[in-house]
Amino acid sequence: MKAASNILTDSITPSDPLVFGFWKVPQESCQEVCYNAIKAGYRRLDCACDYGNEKQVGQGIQQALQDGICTREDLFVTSKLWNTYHHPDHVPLACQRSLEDLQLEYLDEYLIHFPISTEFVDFDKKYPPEWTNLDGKMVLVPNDMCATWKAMEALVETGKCKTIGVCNFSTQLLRQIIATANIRPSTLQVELHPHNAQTKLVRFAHEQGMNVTAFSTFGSASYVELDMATADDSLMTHSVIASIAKAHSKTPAQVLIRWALQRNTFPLTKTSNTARMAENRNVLDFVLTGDEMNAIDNLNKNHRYNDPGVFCEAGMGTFCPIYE
Ligand SMILES: NC(=O)C1=CN([C@@H]2O[C@H](COP(=O)(O)OP(=O)(O)OC[C@H]3O[C@@H](n4cnc5c(N)ncnc54)[C@H](OP(=O)(O)O)[C@@H]3O)[C@@H](O)[C@H]2O)C=CC1
Ligand SMILES: O=C1CO[C@H](CO)[C@@H](O)[C@@H]1O
Repeated sequence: MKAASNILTDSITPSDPLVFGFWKVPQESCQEVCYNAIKAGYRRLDCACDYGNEKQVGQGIQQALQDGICTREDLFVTSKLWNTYHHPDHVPLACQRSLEDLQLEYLDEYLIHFPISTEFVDFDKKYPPEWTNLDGKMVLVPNDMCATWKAMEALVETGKCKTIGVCNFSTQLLRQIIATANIRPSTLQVELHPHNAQTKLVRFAHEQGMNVTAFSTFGSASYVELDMATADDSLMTHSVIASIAKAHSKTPAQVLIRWALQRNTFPLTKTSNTARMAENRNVLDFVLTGDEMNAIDNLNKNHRYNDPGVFCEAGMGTFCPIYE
């Protein structure tokens, strides 16, 4: 079995492991947020057609390239295949749409966004896609995920994507893909924070040689604004995190990012605030001790805020206010 690489010590490209995400970044400010994130030093950009702002991310990237802040090759741009496009015929169309919106020739990474296949909705009728069809209903369709994966592999073969991977997959689903893959998933992106540590899943992915990207690194923070969590759940004010932060003269946000790094995962964070972009990047000059890592590990309660079951049952159209 291939040993997991260590992102803190191994040479990775880009060498910076911090990922900037665009979910819930409003279209109006997204170009500027993207530009500021690149200017702040982020080279890994996490996008998705479902976020409804890939055109604006593309404009931000172009602005940064034109200003000479970085080159295209310095960037690692991720996009994601939405649930409505899992049929093998639709995979290249969805990828092409993201490429055009982002003004890119290729993606560094293309991920299956959820292992949930829903009824196809024509690009011309509703774009960006949502969880629901044109009638506002969530219609699940039978799908062979291995066939979807074959279509993902073709994107690598035609040069549209450098690497392919998955989000929100369980160990079992990963095993199914890996069993038939010609090109194995390079990345698993899942919800990871001290309240949802998913240690076995992370270990399995690492054992399989996959990179693991941690989304919602700050736990409930992103879900409070959607009324899906209360301030009581906050890791940002938790006494354990606060006291470790104080000991290192760091902020709780920096401790949470550092915990993710020391678990050998790529921390994915979002902020629209330029000062916080700098704060969230200032995490490479301190190390959490073994005892501190253990104390944070002990906060796990297997609480997943981004639980598809919740919104599938509720028939929710989308979590994302920018579509409303
Ligand atoms: N593959 C998938 O299914 C999913 C992927 N993702 C990806 O992960 C990214 C990040 O996840 P997300 O859930 O947004 O969560 P984060 O854990 O990054 O939390 C974002 C929230 O934290 C706030 N915040 C950011 N920095 C700080 C700071 N230093 N101090 C205090 N508050 C701060 C932000 O507010 P403000 O902007 O006001 O600073 C925002 O409310 C997404 O943008 C997306 O790219 C997310 C969910 C699912
Ligand atoms: O990535 C995302 C964040 O979570 C949301 C709810 O699951 C998704 O809709 C969105 O695409």
